[in-house]
Amino acid sequence: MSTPEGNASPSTTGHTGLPGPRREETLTLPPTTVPTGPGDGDITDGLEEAYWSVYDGAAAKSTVGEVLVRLPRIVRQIGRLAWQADRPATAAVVVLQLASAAMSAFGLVASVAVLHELFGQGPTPDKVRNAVPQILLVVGFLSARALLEAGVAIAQARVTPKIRTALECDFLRLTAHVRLEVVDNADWHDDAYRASDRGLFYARQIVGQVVSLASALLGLIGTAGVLASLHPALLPLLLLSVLPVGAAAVRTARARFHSFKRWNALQRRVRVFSWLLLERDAAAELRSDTAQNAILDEHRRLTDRIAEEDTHLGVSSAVLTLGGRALGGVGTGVTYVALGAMLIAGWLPLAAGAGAVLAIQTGQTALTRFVDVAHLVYEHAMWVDDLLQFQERCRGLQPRRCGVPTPTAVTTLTLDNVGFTYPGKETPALRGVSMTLRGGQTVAFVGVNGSGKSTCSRLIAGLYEAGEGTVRWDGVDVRDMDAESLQSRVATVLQDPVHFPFSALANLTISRGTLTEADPQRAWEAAVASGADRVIAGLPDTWEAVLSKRFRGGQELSAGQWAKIAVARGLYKNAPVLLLDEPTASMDPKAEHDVYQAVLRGKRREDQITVLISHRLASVVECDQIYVFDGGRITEAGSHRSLMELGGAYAEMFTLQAAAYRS
Ligand SMILES: Nc1ncnc2c1ncn2[C@@H]1O[C@H](COP(=O)(O)OP(=O)(O)OP(=O)(O)O)[C@@H](O)[C@H]1O
Repeated sequence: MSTPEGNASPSTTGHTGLPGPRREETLTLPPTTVPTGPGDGDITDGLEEAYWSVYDGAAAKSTVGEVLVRLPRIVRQIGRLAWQADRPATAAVVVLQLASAAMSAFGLVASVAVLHELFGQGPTPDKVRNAVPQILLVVGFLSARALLEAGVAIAQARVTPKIRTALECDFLRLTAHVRLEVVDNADWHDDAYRASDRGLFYARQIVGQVVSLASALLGLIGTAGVLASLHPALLPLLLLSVLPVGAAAVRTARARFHSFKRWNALQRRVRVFSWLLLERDAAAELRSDTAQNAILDEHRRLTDRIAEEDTHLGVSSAVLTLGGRALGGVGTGVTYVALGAMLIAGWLPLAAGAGAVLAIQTGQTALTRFVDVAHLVYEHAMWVDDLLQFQERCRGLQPRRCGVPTPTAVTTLTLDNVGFTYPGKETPALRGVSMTLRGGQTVAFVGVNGSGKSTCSRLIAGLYEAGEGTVRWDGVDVRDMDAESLQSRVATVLQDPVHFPFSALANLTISRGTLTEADPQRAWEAAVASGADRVIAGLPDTWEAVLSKRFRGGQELSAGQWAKIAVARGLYKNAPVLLLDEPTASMDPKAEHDVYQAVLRGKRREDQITVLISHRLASVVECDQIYVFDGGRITEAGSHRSLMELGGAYAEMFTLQAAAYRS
C-alpha cells in the first residue's frame, strides 16, 4: 500500500493513516426574489464601499484652510513629475510664467499711470496727449504677456503628454509584475482600477491646472502689490469681497466628490451590464437564455439612478455657487462703500481711487480664478496622489529580484509540509502537502473540484509562495531564488488559456517572453507535438495569421484549437518543469490522446518534471506517480496500479468513470 509522503495530520488521520471524510456543508433553499448583489440586494453598495471609501476622510473634511495648506505640496509634487519628464520645457514654463505675471503687474501700473494723467489738472486734450506714452506702455505690456502666455502653452503642451506617458508606463510596469496573490486581492484590484481610471486621467489635466493656479496666484500678488502701493487698507477689502466665493467653491467640490463616489460605483455596475450586452463571448448564451431584457431592465434602472445623481449634483452645485456669489456680492458692496469713505475722508486722491477700482476688479478676477482652480487642483491632486501612492505600494509588492538564479535543470523538486491560504480566506487551500518530484518523472494531481490541485501547481510554478513549509529545487528554497528566473523555468498550460490577439507564432514565442524572436525548429516541434500544427496549417497566413477577430483578416479559433495552441506554447518554452492544468478539457478525444502521447512518451527533454492535472483519469494511468487531493491535503499517492489495489478514493473515481464508458 502506498501512502502520501508525510501529509496527514494526527487530528484528521484515522487508523488507516489517511485523513477522515470532510464535513459536508449543507445549503439551505434560496429566497424567492433574486438579489443582484451583496447586502441589501444592490451590488453597487458593495462596490462603493470597497472601491471608494479610502477618500471619505480627505474629500469630505476639506476646508479652505486645508486646501491652501496642501497646495504647495501638490505644486511641488507636480513640479517634480514635470521636471523628471522634460527639464527644458518645465524650466520654460516657470520662467515664461513669471515673466508673464510681471507683464500683467507692469500693465496694471501703467494703467494706473494713465488714470493719473486723465484725472490730473489741465485741459482734456492735453491730458489725453500726455497719457499716450502710458497707453502705449499698457499695450506693449499686454502684448508681451500674450506672447509669453503662448510660450507657456507650448512648453506645457510638451511636458504634459510626457508626464502622462511616464506615469502610465510606470503604472503598467509595476502592476504587470506584482505578485499573483496580490492580483487575487479584490481591494488591490479596485485600487488599481481607480488609479488607472482616475489617476492617469487627471494626471494629464493637472499640469495645466497647476500652471493656471500659478498664473492666478502671480497675477494676484502683482495686483495686491499695486493696491498696497495705492493704500495698504485696500488689501483686506479685496479679500473680503472674494473669500466667500472661495468657501462656496470648496463646499461644491466636496459635494461633487461625494456624489462622484456614488456615481462611479453605479457606473462600474452599468459597465458590467453594457459589457454583457455587447461582448461577443456572451452573445450566444444571452440569446439562448433570452436574458437580454432582464439585463436591459437592470441597465435602465442603474442609468436612471445615474441620471438622478447627475441632476442632484447639478442642482446642489448651482445652489451652493449662488450662495457663494451672494456673499461675494455683499463683500464687493462693502469694499466699494469703504473705498468711497476713503475718498470722502481724503485718504486717497480721486485718480488713485479709480486705479484702485481697476486693481480691485483685476484682483477679484485673479482671486476667483485662483480659488476655482485651487479646488480643482486639490480635488484632482487627490487622484494623482492616489496613483502615486498606489505605484509606491506596488513597488513593495514586486517579486524578489535579488535571489539566486534558478538552475536550468532540476533533479528533485521537494514540497515539505506546505500550506497556503489565499488572501482574505480563512480556510487554507493547501495544508501539510509533501511530495518529491524527480527529473524525468510525469506525475498527476487528481481530486474533486476545489481540492487544491491548481493551487499546488501554482506553488510549484513559483506563482504563489508557501505560507507554511518549503518548496525546494535541488535543496534550494525557492524563496531564496530570483522569482522571475524561477518562473522562466516553469511552463504552465491552463484549461482556459489566454487568447493572445497576436500571430500564431507569437502565441508560442510569448512563453519565452518575446513577441519578435522565434526558434523555428522548436516552434514546429511544439506545434506537431500538441496537434497545433494542423490548426496553424489551416489558417490563411499559417504562422503569421493573427488570432483575433478584432483585427481585419484576424482568425477565430475554437476552444479546442486554442487549447492546442496553449499546449504548443507550453512545450515551446522547453522548461525543466511543465505544468498542465486540465489543458485538454476542451479537446476532442483524438487530440487529447495525441497530447498525452506527446507529453508522456515523446518528451522534449528527458530531465523534465511534468505535472498533469486532469479529471479524466484514463489519461493519468501511465503517470509515474498520482497524487489524490481532497480538502487541500494529499489523501492518496502512488502509481495507478497501487492506488487501484488500495481501493480508496482514486479507485472509486476511476471505476466510476470506466463504468460510464462501458455502459
Ligand atoms: N484565486 C483564488 N482566490 C481565493 N481562493 C481561491 C483562488 N483560487 C482557488 N481558490 C480556492 O482554493 C481552493 C482550492 O482551489 P484550486 O483551484 O486549487 O482547486 P482545484 O483542485 O484545482 O479545483 P478544480 O478541479 O475545480 O480546478 C478552493 O476552495 C478555491 O475556492
